[in-house]
Amino acid sequence: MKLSFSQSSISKFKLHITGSKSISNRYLILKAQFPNIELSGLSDCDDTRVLHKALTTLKEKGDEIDIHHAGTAMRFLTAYLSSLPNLEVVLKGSKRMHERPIGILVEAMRELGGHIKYLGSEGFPPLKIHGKSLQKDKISIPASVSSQYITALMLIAPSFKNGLTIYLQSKVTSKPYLMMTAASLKSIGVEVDLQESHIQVHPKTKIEPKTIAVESDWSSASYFYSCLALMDQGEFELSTFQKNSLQGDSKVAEFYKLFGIETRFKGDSILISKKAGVLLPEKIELDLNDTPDLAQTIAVTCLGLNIACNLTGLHTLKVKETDRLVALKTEIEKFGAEVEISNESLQLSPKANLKESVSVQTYQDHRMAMAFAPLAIKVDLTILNPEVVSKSFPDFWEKIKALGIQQNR
Ligand SMILES: O=C(O)C1=C[C@@H](OP(=O)(O)O)[C@@H](O)[C@H](O)C1
Ligand SMILES: C=C(OP(=O)(O)O)C(=O)O
Repeated sequence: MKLSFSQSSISKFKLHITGSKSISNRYLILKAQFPNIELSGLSDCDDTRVLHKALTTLKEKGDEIDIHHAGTAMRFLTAYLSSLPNLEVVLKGSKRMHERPIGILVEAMRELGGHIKYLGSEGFPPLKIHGKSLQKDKISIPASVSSQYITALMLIAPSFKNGLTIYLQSKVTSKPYLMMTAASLKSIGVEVDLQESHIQVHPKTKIEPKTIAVESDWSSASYFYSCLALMDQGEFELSTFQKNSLQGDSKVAEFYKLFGIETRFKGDSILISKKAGVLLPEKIELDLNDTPDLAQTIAVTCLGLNIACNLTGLHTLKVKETDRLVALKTEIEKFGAEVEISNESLQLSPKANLKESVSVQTYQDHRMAMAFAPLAIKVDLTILNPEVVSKSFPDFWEKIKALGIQQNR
């Protein structure tokens, strides 16, 4: 899809963004255990739809569940299904999902008494799961590969007779996602104690009826921060967001101050604004260990603004929808800039005049498409396989069209 930009005469835009996929998927697993949770504002993205479908059409025996590209669905279901006695299912995903590691979680489930078999390569999906009643109350788990393994355990822990204490080995990655899980559990009345070295989740068999309104997705909002950063000036109103967000990616508001963007809250919306002529830094340095999903957005904003960047804390990027470090290097360099990557960092040496009419490969990764799209504000480009955005943000293209980004198939 070819993208170009025609400056719109409207300088103020109002957009609603779909629900957070991370919050949606946590509450779907909780609702499966506590049906008196009512949910509103669930994400309409693929990752939430596949999880919802799996949970609402679950059969006891012979079921085969395909969660496509959804990492959270794969990890959360591995734990949840293992904890349902008498269940026998195959859990599989896309080709890429079968390359994303799950051994740490499978080991933990086995230690807790779960029965899981690998149907392909050792340590990777697809899995054959025989549900069991899980009894232990303690487990140790490496925490530096994916926080989703730990969230998966936390979400089923209330059903354990004595709850579960999870000891965290090695440096914790994506920690705000664990805080989100703890907050989700607490919101329905489960007691959780989250410490540096361990997390204790107390048992719970019944909860009071509860209605949860899912906040919009801050990771999705990041692409509008990037659009505004690449425009001369403007103001966007994005809904629905709250000041004390459960989402770590709300940090985007702080990060984009570096690019001259101010964020204000107005009721349940955020107003993000940029004035003409703001002074920009020559270089930025950020540790994104807590917010890995913002890495692509920030790297491309820097590319468009001719700002050098040194992004660290990126060691999980190589096991996401694609190897995002290699994908970023390959695609950014097509525009004429230089990128150096290590196992956990990316350094961008920018280029003043970007190459025109580049075709950006998206590698089945929604965030590659959405991170590069705002660059159309600076230079015409083509995004290959634009439909990948539906993983987290199905109406992304309609929404950025409203800002003046023209699209030709
Ligand atoms: O728990 C979650 O909802 C998520 C955790 C993060 O993954 P890792 O913990 O694997 O970094 C994040 O990248 C992903 O998009 C969603
Ligand atoms: C990494 C992501 O998702 P998941 O791991 O849930 O597939 C993402 O949305 O950027």
